[in-house]
Amino acid sequence: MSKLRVAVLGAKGRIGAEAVRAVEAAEDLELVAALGRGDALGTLTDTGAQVVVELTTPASVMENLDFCVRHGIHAVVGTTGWTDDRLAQLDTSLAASPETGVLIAPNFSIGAVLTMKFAQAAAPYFESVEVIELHHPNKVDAPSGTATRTAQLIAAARQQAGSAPQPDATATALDGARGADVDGVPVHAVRLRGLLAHQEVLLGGEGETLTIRHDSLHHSSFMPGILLGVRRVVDTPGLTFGLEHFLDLR
Ligand SMILES: NC(=O)c1ccc[n+]([C@@H]2O[C@H](COP(=O)([O-])OP(=O)(O)OC[C@H]3O[C@@H](n4cnc5c(N)ncnc54)[C@H](O)[C@@H]3O)[C@@H](O)[C@H]2O)c1
Ligand SMILES: O=C(O)C1=N[C@H](C(=O)O)CCC1
Repeated sequence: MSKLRVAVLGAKGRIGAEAVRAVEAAEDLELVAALGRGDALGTLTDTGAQVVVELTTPASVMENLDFCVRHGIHAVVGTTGWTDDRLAQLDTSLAASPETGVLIAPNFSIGAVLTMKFAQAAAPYFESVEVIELHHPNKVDAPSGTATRTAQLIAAARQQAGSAPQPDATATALDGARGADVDGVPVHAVRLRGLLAHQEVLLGGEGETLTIRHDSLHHSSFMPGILLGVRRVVDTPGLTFGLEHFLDLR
C-alpha cells in the first residue's frame, strides 16, 4: 500500500518539530516536506504533498490554507486564532474545492478533548463556571484556542439547558481582573515559565465545587491526535472543527 504524502508547515517550531518526528516515525506516512517561515509553498505541489499539517502562527495560517485548498491539498490545522470571520472565509474557499478536507483542532490531545466534553456535560448543573488556561510564556495568543472553544461549548450547553446568567456581584474591578468574557464565561490566561499547556474548568454550585483539570506535559501529547487527523482528513471533505469528530467518544 502506498504511503500518504505529508508535509509539515512550521516544521522548526515547538509543536512542528515534534510533528516532523511523529510523521517520520509512522510507517504508513511519508514526510515529503518540512517547511519553515520564508520557504516557498510551491514545494508542497512540487513534492506531491497530499496532506499538510499546519502548525505556524495565527498571522500565517490563512495564507497557507488558502494555498492548500486551492491546490486540493488536505490540511490538519493546530494553529490558533480562529474567529467566525476566518472560518467563513475558509468555508468559502472550500466550497470551490469540494473534495478537499480541512480539520481544525483547538487541541489534539485526548485529555483536552475529554476536558471539553466533560465541561460541556457538567456546565448546566452548576451556577458558576470559569476557565483558567495556563501556558508557557512564549505563547503568542490569549486566551488559548482550547480555552476559547471550551468556554463556547460551556456557554452553548448552558443556553440549551436554559441556565440562568452566572451570579457575580463584583461591581468594581481593575481591567482584566475578571478575565476575558467568552460568551458570558470568564476565561483567565496564565503565562508561566516551566509550564507547557494546562487548563482548569472550575464549576461551582451551592456548597460544592467541581474542578476539571488537564495537563499537557510534553508536545508528544498532541501527536496521536495529529496522526489520526492526517489519516482521516483525506476521506472527510469540507471543514471539520474539533478532533472529537474523528474520535469514537461515547
Ligand atoms: N492544536 C493543538 O493541539 C496545539 C498544540 C500546540 C500548539 N498549538 C498551536 O500551534 C501554533 C504553533 O505553536 P508553537 O508553540 O509551535 O509556536 P512556535 O512559534 O514555536 O512555532 C511556529 C513556527 O512556525 C513558523 N512559521 C511562521 N510563519 C510561517 C509560515 N508562513 N510558513 C511556515 N512556517 C512558519 C515560525 O517560524 C515557527 O518556527 C500556535 O498557534 C499554537 O497555539 C496547537
Ligand atoms: O502551546 C500552545 O501554544 C498551545 N496552543 C493551543 C491552544 O492555544 O489551545 C493548544 C495547547 C498548546
